Amino acid sequence: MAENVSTTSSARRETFGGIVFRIYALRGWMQRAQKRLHLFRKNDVDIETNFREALREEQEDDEKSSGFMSFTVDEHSNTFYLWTGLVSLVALHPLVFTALSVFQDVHPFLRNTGPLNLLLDLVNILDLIAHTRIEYVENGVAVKNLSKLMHHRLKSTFFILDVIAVVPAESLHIFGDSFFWSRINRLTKCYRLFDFSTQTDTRTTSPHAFGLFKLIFICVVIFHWNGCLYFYISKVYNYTTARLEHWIFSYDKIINPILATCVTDIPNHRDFCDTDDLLITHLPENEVQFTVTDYMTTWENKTTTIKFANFFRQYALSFYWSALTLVTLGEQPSPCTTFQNAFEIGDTLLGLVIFAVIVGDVGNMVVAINLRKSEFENVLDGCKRFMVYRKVPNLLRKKAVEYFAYVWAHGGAQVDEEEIAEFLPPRLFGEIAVEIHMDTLKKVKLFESCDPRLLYELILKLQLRVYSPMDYICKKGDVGTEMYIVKEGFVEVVSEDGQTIFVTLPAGFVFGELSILNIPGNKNKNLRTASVRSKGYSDLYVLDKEDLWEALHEYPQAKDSLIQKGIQILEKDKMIDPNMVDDEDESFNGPIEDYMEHLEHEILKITKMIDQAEDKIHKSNQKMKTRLFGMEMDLVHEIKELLKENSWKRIARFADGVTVL
Ligand SMILES: Nc1ncnc2c1ncn2[C@@H]1O[C@@H]2COP(=O)(O)O[C@H]2[C@H]1O
Repeated sequence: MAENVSTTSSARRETFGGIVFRIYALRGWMQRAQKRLHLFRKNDVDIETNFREALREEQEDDEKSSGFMSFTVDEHSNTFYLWTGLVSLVALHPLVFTALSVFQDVHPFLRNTGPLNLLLDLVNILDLIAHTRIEYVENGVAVKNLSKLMHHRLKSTFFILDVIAVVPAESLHIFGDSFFWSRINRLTKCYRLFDFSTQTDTRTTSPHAFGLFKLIFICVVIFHWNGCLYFYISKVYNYTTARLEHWIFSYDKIINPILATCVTDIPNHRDFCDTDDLLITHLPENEVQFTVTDYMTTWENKTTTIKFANFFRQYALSFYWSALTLVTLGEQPSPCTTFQNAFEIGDTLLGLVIFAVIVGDVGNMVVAINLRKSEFENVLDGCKRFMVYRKVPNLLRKKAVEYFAYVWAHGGAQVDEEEIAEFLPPRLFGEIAVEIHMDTLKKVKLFESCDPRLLYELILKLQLRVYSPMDYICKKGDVGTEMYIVKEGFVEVVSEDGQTIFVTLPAGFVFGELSILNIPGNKNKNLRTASVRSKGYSDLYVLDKEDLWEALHEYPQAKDSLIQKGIQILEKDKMIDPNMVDDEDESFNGPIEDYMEHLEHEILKITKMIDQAEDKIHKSNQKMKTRLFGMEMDLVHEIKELLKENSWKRIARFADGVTVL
């Protein structure tokens, strides 16, 4: 209950929605209170059990609410989009017919289609209900709780518009029989047309065409209402007595077409059809009456009139007047009263704004449609000028121009992928990239059993490159720095002179991997084993060696499996030498940080070895010194002995021996 009270207080806004919400919340609270009272009044007075039962009932209520009536609506779903389209059509009805009701001749039609109005009202009611179930996002999470959804809607201004639109004004006879006043409230539903437009804008693949359609639609609606208003004013000024030169509507301004029923061009009687009114206007005044009478007699019973309904003539002229006035293009009869003058001024001002908007909008659209194309053409022009300036041979110039044409035709230049990647959050862009490239990557044999996460990492690093016919992608003996996946087209693996084609690789195949995988025993080490060229135009995904190794660093198992596959390919071509010793330093791949770490490790190893060597030298020095000292001591002892004996001959022999030593 406390929760309900707090939500009620939050809804305490002096809006219509606030009041309705309070009634709704109070009703819910009353129902729950009644349920509890009922339980307490039962024979069993075990309060705890009653509470448990009450709680269980509430839970059951929640469970019940997972039934049909508990539906919620996802605003972005296709179903809701279609529903919005239907409601928009319904909203068009008052938009067209309330204004049209100023024409008397439309009234019988409006009366006859009365039952249709009930159907339209039903759609509006359903839309009102559906909107109380629209999911919304709160703190990043979609809210589906029914009472929250209801509360959310009640707080919205659009709820008031929905309610106004379903007020049955004609049934309440508030405005008598007037169609205009009894259905004008339905116009509040026009906001759904904007909803539909916004949703279509995000869905359509031709936003410019849709933008143009929207602009035309808005103009037509404004012309329609302005035309109807013009006719209403004409009614006030009694258009039945109006003449051609009057500002208001008159039938003289839109006469029914009169057609000749006889052959009008008789060769022997050329003057027969010469009824040019210019001739009459240039005649002297005294001859006009005579000439007119003459023509009338000539044409009597020789014409037929196509009759248009009065409503059609009234509406057509009013709409025409409205369009001409609003776009300030028409030469209209001058207004003759102050009110007509004021209306015309207002219309002209409105027309100026509309005209400015149309010109601006259409201009923007044309610029937007051609923006990419003109940017692309600028680059192409620049390239052509550059080639002329650098005196590039004609054949090469032709090739470059053809490349541009191919890239444009394939849509490659029509979108800036880097710009999109910068704009989108990395994860979302990653998901899109996975969606686009995963199929191609899955087809690649080399990655067949790879960890999907590794594929994901690789996809983010792929770059698309287009090659022209007979362009070399890599040459035999080059140092390999990247590998390629054929996305579209064919590539040929050829001999060094390009004369022998070893194999032609179609879409989904990988090449250039052997020289970047650092396969142990690879006779070619990191050099390309063959030349590869594009057969026609081909689109290739390029994966940089460093990027591949950076990704493989995290997936050692995938790395081993890739190397094993590489070994198998090389073994087939007898390009593996098992006795070959790899230069470890050269084979190091991966990011520079890892390489630094590796170097540090190596330095430590070397320092340790030097320390050990120093230690050894020191120890052997010690040994040597000890031995020398021992020998010296032996020598001194022997000399002493000899001196004692005074045997000079032996001393002399001993000295000779020491010298020899
Ligand atoms: N016989 C072959 N069959 C298929 N592809 C080959 C053949 N020989 C070389 N290649 C590919 O051509 C590429 C040339 O560069 P790499 O040596 O890096 O990797 C090589 C292989 O991907």
